[in-house]
Amino acid sequence: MARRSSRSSKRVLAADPGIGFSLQLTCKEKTQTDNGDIACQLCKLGDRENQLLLCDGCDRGFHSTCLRPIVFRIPSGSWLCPLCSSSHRGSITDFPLVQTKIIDFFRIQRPFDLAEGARKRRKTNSGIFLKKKSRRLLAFTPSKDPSQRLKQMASLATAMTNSGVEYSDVLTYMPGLAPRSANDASLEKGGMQVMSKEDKASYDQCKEMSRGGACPPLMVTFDSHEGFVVEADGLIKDLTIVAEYTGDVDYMSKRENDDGDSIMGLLFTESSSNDLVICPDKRGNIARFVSGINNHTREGRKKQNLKSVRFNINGKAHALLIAIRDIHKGERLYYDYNGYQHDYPTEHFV
Ligand SMILES: C[S@@+](CC[C@H](N)C(=O)[O-])C[C@H]1O[C@@H](n2cnc3c(N)ncnc32)[C@H](O)[C@@H]1O
Repeated sequence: MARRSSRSSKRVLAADPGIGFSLQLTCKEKTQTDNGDIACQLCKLGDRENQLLLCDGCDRGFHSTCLRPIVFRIPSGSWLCPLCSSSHRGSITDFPLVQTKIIDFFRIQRPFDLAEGARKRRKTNSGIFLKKKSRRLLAFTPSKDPSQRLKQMASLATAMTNSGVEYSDVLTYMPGLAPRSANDASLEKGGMQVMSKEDKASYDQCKEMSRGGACPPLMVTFDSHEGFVVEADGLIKDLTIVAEYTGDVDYMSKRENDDGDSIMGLLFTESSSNDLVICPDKRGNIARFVSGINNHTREGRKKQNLKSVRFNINGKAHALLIAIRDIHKGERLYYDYNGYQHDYPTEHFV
């Protein structure tokens, strides 16, 4: 169990302390206050004791909110500060921009033919004009330039390999975790919205494109405050399905003390022992890198351009990230991590 300063008592929530740390930490001396208490190595202050994490390697102190990315939950194992952890010594390793390696990483079987997809889309979308007001969901539109798509996929592969996450664009049911049968959307308290036939066609189209390597127009970059972040690399129209939130499905009750800062609610039932979550720490896709808004401030709330929405698709619960307005090239993607519950601490989010 990672330790906090013995003067602290409150639990801090969430995060991966080590990924791609980018602060310049050169002072190796342990920082202390005038009365000998351990102070934060970064801001040099000994205040906010409940946030002061102690490194298991060197015993130095760090405020969880001074670290970049911010650490929201005390890791359950030992915790090493950026000076002691290997992620500080080696910076982020770029995934090679090599087609064959990218095809292997994303397990692309039959490359999706964009021209063919567009022809198909025109046919299946023949009713879109009439249904314009029904607010149906749109499949994402991949960038036309194959070399740009390759760069987008390499950027995601960089984030995934540096975070130790294997690519998966579907919900995974692993032995020892919740079985597939536990994901029964009809158990949702109050009922879960059933995806319409038209929206399902858009959803299926997204899945087919992803299987063929025609990814959404997104680029993953590293930000010193937020860690890996996702940015639009082309126009994303309002109501576009940007990504499905994927990862291992597990019972929420088994994950209450999990260190993961990316756990997403999937099913909320009458009996909390049947509630499910998606855990993208081992397997997942681009959705797990999308930033959250600070929902304590007006400025933070204004950043939201996606919404996470759960649907009953063929009897199973799924969580999708959907554009809630047009998103322009270069804009960072944000949604409210507290969409369903209100226990994700975002007051320190930028
Ligand atoms: C779901 S993960 C997002 C991916 C994460 N940035 C990464 O590198 O793995 C949530 C974590 O990202 C960081 N994060 C997300 N949104 C943020 C924001 N608006 N400000 C600061 N940190 C943020 C926090 O460290 C948070 O615990």
